[in-house]
This record gives sequence, structure tokens and C-alpha cells, in this order.
Amino acid sequence: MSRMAEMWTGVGPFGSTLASIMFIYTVIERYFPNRLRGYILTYVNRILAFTRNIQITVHEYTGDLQRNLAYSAIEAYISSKSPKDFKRLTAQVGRNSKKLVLTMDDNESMTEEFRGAKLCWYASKTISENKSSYYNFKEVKRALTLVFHQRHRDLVTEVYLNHILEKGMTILTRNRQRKLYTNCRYGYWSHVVLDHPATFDNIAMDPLKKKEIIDDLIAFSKGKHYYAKVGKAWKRGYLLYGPPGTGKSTMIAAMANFMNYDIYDLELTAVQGNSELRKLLLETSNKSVIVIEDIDCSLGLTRKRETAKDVKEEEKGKKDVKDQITEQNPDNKVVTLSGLLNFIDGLWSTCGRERLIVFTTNYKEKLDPALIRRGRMDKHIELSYCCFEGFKILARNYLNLDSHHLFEKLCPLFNETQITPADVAEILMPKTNEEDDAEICLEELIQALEKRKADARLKAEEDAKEKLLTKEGEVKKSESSDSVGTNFELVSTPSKDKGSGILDGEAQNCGSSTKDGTNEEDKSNRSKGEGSEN
Ligand SMILES: Nc1ncnc2c1ncn2[C@@H]1O[C@H](COP(=O)(O)OP(=O)(O)OP(=O)(O)O)[C@@H](O)[C@H]1O
Ligand SMILES: [Mg+2]
Repeated sequence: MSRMAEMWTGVGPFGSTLASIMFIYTVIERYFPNRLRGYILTYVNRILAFTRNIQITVHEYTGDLQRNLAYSAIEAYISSKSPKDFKRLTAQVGRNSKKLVLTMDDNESMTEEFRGAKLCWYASKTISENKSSYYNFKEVKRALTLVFHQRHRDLVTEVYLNHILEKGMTILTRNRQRKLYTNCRYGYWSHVVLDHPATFDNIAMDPLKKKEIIDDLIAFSKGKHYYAKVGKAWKRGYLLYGPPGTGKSTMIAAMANFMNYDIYDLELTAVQGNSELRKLLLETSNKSVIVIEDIDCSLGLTRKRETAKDVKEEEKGKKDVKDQITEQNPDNKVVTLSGLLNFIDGLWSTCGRERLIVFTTNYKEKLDPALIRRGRMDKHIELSYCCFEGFKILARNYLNLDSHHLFEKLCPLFNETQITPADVAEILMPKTNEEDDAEICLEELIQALEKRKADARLKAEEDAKEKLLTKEGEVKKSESSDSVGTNFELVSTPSKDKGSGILDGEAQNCGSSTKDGTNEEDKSNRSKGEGSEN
């Protein structure tokens, strides 16, 4: 009974009717046996009806044993309130396993004011014996009940509940454990926890370009109403292109972390046809990035329409690929270009969900323009070789360095040669635990850059030589063909009149007009050949 006294004291300072009601509920839940509880609660509810209070109950589980999303959202909202408002709390490790989350314990209540209305939330727990089951187990049912005066009915049902639901959902999204999904054969997604450390802070690239991407993502995330207004599906396509090791995959992880999205890594070659692709995409969740890496290596999607005429035949082109694939696979078990285009533009993408679609490639020019035109891939982002600004970010990440006397030497080298951020990152990985590790890494980087510079110069010289040789060869060829052409002209003009006798004359002419010292054998061969034609 001392607990009960303690509880009365706890309620005392509230002094409000709502808190008292909550208290009554708590006492009933805690101190009355199961069998009596039901009867008592019925009477209490009848009495409470006279107090002009209304209650709304949100159960933890819905009829089909699904966890009630509204319950989770309200629970998250209540947990976000200051823990000092509660006398008893429960602590559990959050879904992202990073910190303890404190929340209101069972049979605890919380009061708050919303636009002048006093509202009280109460967390109830009932335990009943489930005798219907073969195994006789105890069933625990939890619910959150909101009690408020009936004069606030409209405010609560039309504004307050939506308000807390939205806030709760935002908290849930922020705290949720994000996942990396990959499609396996047989058309299912399997997942692992997504815990990639890439962020826009540690990605090495031109700061202006980076800011542009961040701004674009922010505009997208706030664009729900805008997209609805202009009649566009709430999705955005990004094409990331550039040489291997320039950070395309890292960028995807940074984007997902920034937006707090899941990643769906779609392996197109494992998808058995367009209908399976559609099924997989319908299963993706809201707030997700759908990724197709190395799209140029996927299926027959690299058919490039090279001429303007081909562009006109876009539709035809799509059909060609389809036909071609259908021929190879009578069961049509392969994703086609038109299937993929439908996936990007089709109906599934208009179900009001917030999605990014990202393609990566090392060879942008290989892709079919239909696939990457604006509207499908809205933003084309080139990830390129490491610049000095990018290097500074890597030096901060890997060596904890903001400046160093060797930076001065490194700066011009980045302008003079090409190195991928992946290679720079590898060189900057600390090799020893010594204090001068940074110096060792930077020296190694200077050597690597200088070597690349020398190699590039050598290669450029060799290329130039080769070019010169090819050019010389072409000149010689054209000169010799020029002389052949002249001979034909000489032959062809009078041929009709002079008949076969011209051949001799032509052979002589060829000999005399040869500027490059064509030897006698050549001359006689030519005469022979031409002679045989006639
Ligand atoms: N721009 C960058 N900023 C920071 N680290 C980078 C960057 N680019 C590459 N790296 C580092 O190099 C590794 C390889 O990069 P990543 O896999 O993102 O390259 P990629 O462009 O996707 O290459 P590929 O075309 O071969 O798929 C990453 O794990 C990361 O550590
Ligand atoms: Mg990659």
C-alpha cells in the first residue's frame, strides 16, 4: 500500500482531473486481478462519461497482428518529450544501436498542453491468459490512451493527432535502422544493416560541385507539395559517371546517409524479366535510393543511337532490343530497355513515394541517350580525378591534417597529373604508428604523383611519335594513291575512243608520273593488273 500512497502523492501536484483519471486507471490495472479488472473498468468508463472527458485508445497491435504504426509513432513522440516529465521510464537500446532510448513505462502518464487544451496520455498494459491456444500463455496487450475534455474534440481529432503523428513519423524515420537491400535470384530482396561511414564531409570532390548536389537533395526532400503541384512523381534520377575509383559508390552511400534513406542495390542481370523487375520495385519502401551500378554492363542497354536519324527511331530502337532479347529468350526472362524505361517513368513511380534513382557508369557515352535523358536522369554528375581541394579532405580524414609544409609541393602536382581519390586514399592510409607517419605518406604521394607525371609525359611523347608516323604513312599512302588516281583519269577519259591501246600509254604515263620513285616491278604489276581487268 505504500506504493499506492506514493502514487497518490505523485498525482497530487498535477491536481487535474485528467491526471486523476489516469491514476484511477493505473490503480485498476495494477492492483485488481484480471477477472475483476474488466468489470471495474466498464463501470469506471461509465462514470467517466459524466466527467465530459473523451478518450481515444491506440492499441499496439492491430487485428491482423501487425504492429500499429500509429502506436509506434505516438510512442516515439512521447519518448521525445523530456524524460524528466516521467516518474518511471524504461530504457532500451535504440534501433540504430547507438544509444539508450528512454521512454514512458507502462501505467505511466504524461500531460501536455496543445493550443490551450490540456491533454493526457496514459500507457496501459493488460495481461490476460490465452486459453484458446494449445500452449497456455499470457497475452500482454499495450495501448496508449489519450484523454481530453470534449470541448477540445475538434482540435484533437483534426489537428493534434495529425501533428503528433507527423512528428512521431519523423522521429521514427530518423531513428530507424537503415538497410541495404540486394535482389537475389527468384525475385526477392535480402538485406543487411546499412552502416556506411561515407558522408558529404568526407567525400573528396570539388566543394562547389558538392554543395550543388547537397542543395539539390535538400530541394528534393522538401519538394513533396511542389512535385504534386507540377504533376510530377516525387522522384529524382542521378547519373554518376567517371573512371573507376573516383567515388561513385561512395557518393551513393553519402547520399543515402544524408537523406536517411535505405538503399536498394538492383542487380539487373539477376532479374528474370520485366514483370519481376516491376514486382521488385513495388516492394521497395518509401524514402529509398534505388541503385543500378555499372549500367553500361547491364543487358542490351548500351545500344547507342549514333545519328540523328537513330534518335528519331527511339521507339524502333527499343523494339529492336526487345525483339532481339525475345529471340534469345523465348520466355522473355530478361529485362529490356523498354522495361527499364517503364520502371523509371511508369505508374509504379507515381505512388507518392520519395525515391532517388541512381545509375553509375564508367562510360557515359556508351549509354543509350533515351535512358539518361533529362527527366529520367535529372542530374548528371561527373566524378573525376582528385583535385587539390579533394586531397585536402582526404588528408583531413586519413591523417588528421589541415595543413602541412608538403602541401605546397603537392598543390601543383594535382593540376599536372591524374590520380583517382581511391589511389590517394590508399597512399594516405597510415603505415606505421610513428609520429612522422603523415610525412611518410605525403612523401609517398609526391613520389607517386611525380612518377605518374613522368609516365604521362613519356606516354604523350610516344603517342606524338606514333601519331607522326601514322601521319607520315598516310601522306605516303595518299601520295601514291593520288598518282594512281591521276593515271586512272588519264586512262578513263580517252578509253572509249582509243580502246585497249590506251593501256600501254597509261602504263607509260604511270611510270613517268610516279613521284615517289616507284620501282619498275610496281609499275609492271600495275600494268598487269589493269591489263587483266580488260
Ligand atoms: N571522392 C572520394 N572521396 C573519398 N574517398 C573516395 C573517393 N573516391 C574513392 N574513394 C575511396 O576509394 C574507394 C573506392 O571508391 P568507390 O568504390 O566509391 O569508387 P567507384 O567510382 O565506385 O569505382 P568503380 O567505378 O570501380 O565502381 C572507396 O572505398 C573510398 O575509400
Ligand atoms: Mg562503384
